[in-house]
Amino acid sequence: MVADTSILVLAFALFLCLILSRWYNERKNNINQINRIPGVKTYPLVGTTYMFFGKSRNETFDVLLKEAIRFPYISRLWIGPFPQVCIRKAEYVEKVIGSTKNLEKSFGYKFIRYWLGEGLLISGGNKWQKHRKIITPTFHFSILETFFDVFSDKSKILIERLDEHCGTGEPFDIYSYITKAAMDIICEAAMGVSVRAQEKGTNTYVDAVYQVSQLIMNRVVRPWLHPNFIYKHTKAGKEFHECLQTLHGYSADVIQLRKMTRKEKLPLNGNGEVKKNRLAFLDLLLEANENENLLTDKEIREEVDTFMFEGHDTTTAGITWTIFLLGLHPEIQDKVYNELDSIFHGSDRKVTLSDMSEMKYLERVIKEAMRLYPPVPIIGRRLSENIQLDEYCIPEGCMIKIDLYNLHRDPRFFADPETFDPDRFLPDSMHSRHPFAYLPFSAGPRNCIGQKFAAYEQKAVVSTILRHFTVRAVDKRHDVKMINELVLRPIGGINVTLHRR
Ligand code: HEM
Repeated sequence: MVADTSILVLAFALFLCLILSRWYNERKNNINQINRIPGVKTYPLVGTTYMFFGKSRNETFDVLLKEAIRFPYISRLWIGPFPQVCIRKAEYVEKVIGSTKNLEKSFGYKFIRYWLGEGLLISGGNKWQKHRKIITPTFHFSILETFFDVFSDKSKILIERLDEHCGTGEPFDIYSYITKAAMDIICEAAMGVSVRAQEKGTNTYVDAVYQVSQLIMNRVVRPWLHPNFIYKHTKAGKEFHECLQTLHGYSADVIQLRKMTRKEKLPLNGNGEVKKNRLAFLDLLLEANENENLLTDKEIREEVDTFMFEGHDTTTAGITWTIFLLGLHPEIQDKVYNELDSIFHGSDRKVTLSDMSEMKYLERVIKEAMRLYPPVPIIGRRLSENIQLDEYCIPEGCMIKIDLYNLHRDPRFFADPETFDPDRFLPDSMHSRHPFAYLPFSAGPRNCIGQKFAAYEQKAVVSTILRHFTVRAVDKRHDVKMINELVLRPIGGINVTLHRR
């Protein structure tokens, strides 16, 4: 009996040794593969995250810029024991996101999950597929068309707010004004709820978004803050928890408000039935919950959190960086104004869907602004299989950081990359470019679901501002410090002066 047990224990120990040695060899092999990729010196426990220690928010972004200069196209980082391969070359990016593989998000998104849950941005596998299928129709062309009144009405309020600064010669930060307009737009268009952010002073939701994004980015590069049982006892962890309560409380209120007013507000057709093609995004989610039980209450909250954040913070950045560049380039601003004048002939009428295709030059301007300042500067994936990027074999399971900011500065595709030149997006120039050289909305199956909405909103808001004001930027490009806290934002905002047309 004793002999039998000993044999069993011995067999189990041998089996364990075998598993461990296989795991060890595989890990060693993977580490060797990763370490063949150029990168800064690695130290035990912290990996390469020491680069970020003691750095201020904008210095953190500078670290990434310096890394890209030192190691163009590809480099490796170690976030503690976890390797991360950073790519900035169109051909490499195509290999990672150009197929239906590698659909899972990377490790860093884990910390966003506490805020956005298993919403579309974060989730993976069957859940992501199912939700993407349910949500895609809400961004159908016919629905987008119905949002133009919202774009116009909220832009009109924005103009009234901006008018207070007009002609004073006093610079002011336009970023906060655009943020509130973008909040009003996403809440009204997608959620069917009027939050009147522009009519109120501070917005607790917006403040909490900034704070939570900063806390998440800080946590990602500090491996000792990764375990929850440590983080929740820290000052940052407590602040994070408070922010989550504000953010989740706000989205719960939005859902509640829409539930209450939904029945009265839905437009009816001649027979008194609800017109399907006028449903807001949130209505569709609520329908999926009520009628077919396709989504739970929690899933709806997570999608509302996701779309409120993705739907306002990104477009705010896109619009404000565009205004900044136009404010620095009066000659380009004049060209945009002339185009707008040829469409609107000086009238104050609302912007419509058919105007969009007329704003060809403005479209190029916005595209070029998103090239230089991509609102989402970095995205991440987890590899579902080994891939070969030139001489480097990157093992399955590795995290890939796709650096859109530097991808957009590849001189092979964008000569003199720092120059602001909207004509890079003339059809001829675009056709001859690598399809993965410019990806502000990412690409492949997990591309931005709201990109058409965003493109229209940006054109609608920027055109309305320029129809009313001449904009001058106060600071030069090198004076404006950037932070990458999920979205690429200017520290201290964008200071401008306005003059009435
Ligand atoms: C200029 C504005 C915008 C930019 C530059 C932008 C950019 C992006 C990028 C780069 C991604 C991929 C993220 C990743 O892989 O981690 C993404 C995904 C996403 N975006 Fe946008 N976005 C913008 C506006 C919007 C708007 C207005 C909405 C909603 C109304 C939206 C909703 C989403 C969602 C839900 C995803 C996740 C899609 C999925 O994984 O299936 N975005 N966006």
